[in-house]
Amino acid sequence: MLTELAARARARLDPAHWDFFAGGAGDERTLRANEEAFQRLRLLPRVLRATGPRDLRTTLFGTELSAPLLVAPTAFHRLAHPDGELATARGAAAAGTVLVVSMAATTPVEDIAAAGGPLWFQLYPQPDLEFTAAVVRRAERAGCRALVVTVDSPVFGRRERDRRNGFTDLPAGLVCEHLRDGTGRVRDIVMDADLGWERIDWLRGVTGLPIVLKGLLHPADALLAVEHGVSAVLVSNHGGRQLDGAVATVDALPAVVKAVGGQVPVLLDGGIRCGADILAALALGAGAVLVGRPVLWGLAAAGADGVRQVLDLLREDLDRALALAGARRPADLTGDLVAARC
Ligand SMILES: Cc1cc2nc3c(=O)[nH]c(=O)nc-3n(C[C@H](O)[C@H](O)[C@H](O)COP(=O)(O)O)c2cc1C
Ligand SMILES: O=C(O)C(=O)c1ccccc1
Repeated sequence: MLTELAARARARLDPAHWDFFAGGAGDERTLRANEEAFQRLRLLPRVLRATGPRDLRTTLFGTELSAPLLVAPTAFHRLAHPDGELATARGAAAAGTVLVVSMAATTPVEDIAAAGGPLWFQLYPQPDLEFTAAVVRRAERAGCRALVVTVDSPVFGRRERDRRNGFTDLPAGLVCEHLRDGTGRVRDIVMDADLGWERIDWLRGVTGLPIVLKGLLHPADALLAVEHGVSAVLVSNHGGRQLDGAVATVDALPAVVKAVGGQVPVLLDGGIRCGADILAALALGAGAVLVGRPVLWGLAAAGADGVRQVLDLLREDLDRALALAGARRPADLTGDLVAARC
């Protein structure tokens, strides 16, 4: 189903834009590894115990989601569909889940909020602290319920497909709306190599929103994140778009879960393509997962409706996988249900 939607998206998109969305860094080893790591997992289901109704609902920072599944922040939705992030937000709201709005969105967060669904905001902290604080306040005022701070991007990953296609800029008429400053000028987005832990401490002083640290893989960093007072960590390699050669996220998950020791939720993204992938991530200790590209394929293929279809499909597939594995709720899933790697 998702592969069919991806094919429809590919047929509709400008090939350079398809490459931008689909591609990864370097030789795309990590991009492939994320999906392959899930495909190597084998499950060990339980039987005759999960009687009664199933319930996928999951609460994060006081927001109830229809399933432990959120929409990952991705840039430039108006390249995928004319309705852009507005369509994504409508689809996510219809599916009962959170959209994480990208700092590189092509629609202002205030307009996205008008779709009515719950939003979180993803921040690339900029070296200009005053500007960064203003963006955070803007997200707060628009009603975003958490701040997702991306920390895996001190520099842009090297994206060979974009180089080959000469894809460097948005077409005329589209801009990163959250990079506008007071004068209406649109700044260039900066990947800040001077971003350090002290900036996380600073951000905690700037906002009362829960902070989710996005893009860590090493258990030592997860522990530091907890020590610096973050509200959740998001195990991510940016969908294979930053350090090519980085470990697949589901392979990094168990050590992070162990290091965090239940102090804050551990979220994961990268390579989630079906219900069994979600089930495996939850069984290995994730509190919820995020999906990036599948949502973009839904958006490109059929706008808000396509986004909703993708999210509904994944939720229904998780529901079926839960039943087949002998679980009623995400909380029933335990590590022993993941049997082996092959
Ligand atoms: C086209 C594209 C754009 C992305 N833009 C952002 C972004 O603006 N900010 C960010 O933190 N992550 C960004 N990401 C990374 C995603 O949030 C997420 O980590 C990744 O897509 C998950 O992998 P998946 O696509 O296999 O689900 C982007 C990913 C893609 C594919
Ligand atoms: O984060 C990304 O992967 C990404 O593609 C991007 C592109 C432009 C601006 C910011 C992020």
